[in-house]
Amino acid sequence: MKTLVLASHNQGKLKELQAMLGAHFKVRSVSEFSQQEPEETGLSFIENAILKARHAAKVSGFPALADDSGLAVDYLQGAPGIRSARYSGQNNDAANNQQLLTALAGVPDEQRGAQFVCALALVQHADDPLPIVCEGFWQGRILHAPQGEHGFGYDPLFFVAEQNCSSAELDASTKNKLSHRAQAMHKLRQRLGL
Ligand SMILES: O=P(O)(O)OP(=O)(O)OP(=O)(O)OC[C@H]1O[C@@H](n2cnc3c(O)ncnc32)[C@H](O)[C@@H]1O
Ligand SMILES: [Mg+2]
Repeated sequence: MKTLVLASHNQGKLKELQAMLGAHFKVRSVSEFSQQEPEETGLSFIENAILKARHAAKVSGFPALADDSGLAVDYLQGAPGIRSARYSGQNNDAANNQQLLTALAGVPDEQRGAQFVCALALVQHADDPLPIVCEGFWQGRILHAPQGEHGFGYDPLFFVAEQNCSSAELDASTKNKLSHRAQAMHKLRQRLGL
């Protein structure tokens, strides 16, 4: 089985990616090779995913897959977007969720539309001139208070209409069929013929 390094330090994400890829690759985390995280200096999810993937391939010597993702809220013109992980100024889920609730205080449901966005980038080596990039999107709306204990990040505030609950109330296997990450992964598997 081919080794694939996952270029993420986020445990929630790593768990989901592992569940989606474990059947196809021997999956290892970049933290086995380096604790140093590259600066996410790109202007887009795609650029950030590529730079994380290149960094992981460089420190590991293996092909690497990165996920750059985030939450784009309509009322906030797409914020927090590529800054989702540090929206509150700290890399802390509870603080980020609180920051989002404050930004949307008094905003009615019909203006609380949002989408999760995911860009996956796969490189064969650090200088790969042709990274494979796949995107996925998940539509929802921002709740007025957190609900649910599963998942990570903004899941407790992300209401999924089809399921009539927040994404933190979905079990892992259901989230992994519906999410932005699942949809990007579906495209990646097609590109790879898996
Ligand atoms: O860069 P890596 O090391 O992968 O980990 P990270 O947490 O910094 O990841 P990102 O830079 O891609 O930032 C994405 C943020 O968007 C949020 N996010 C992404 N996917 C999510 C999901 O499935 N559920 C809830 N929140 C999510 C979450 O707050 C993440 O920290
Ligand atoms: Mg990050």
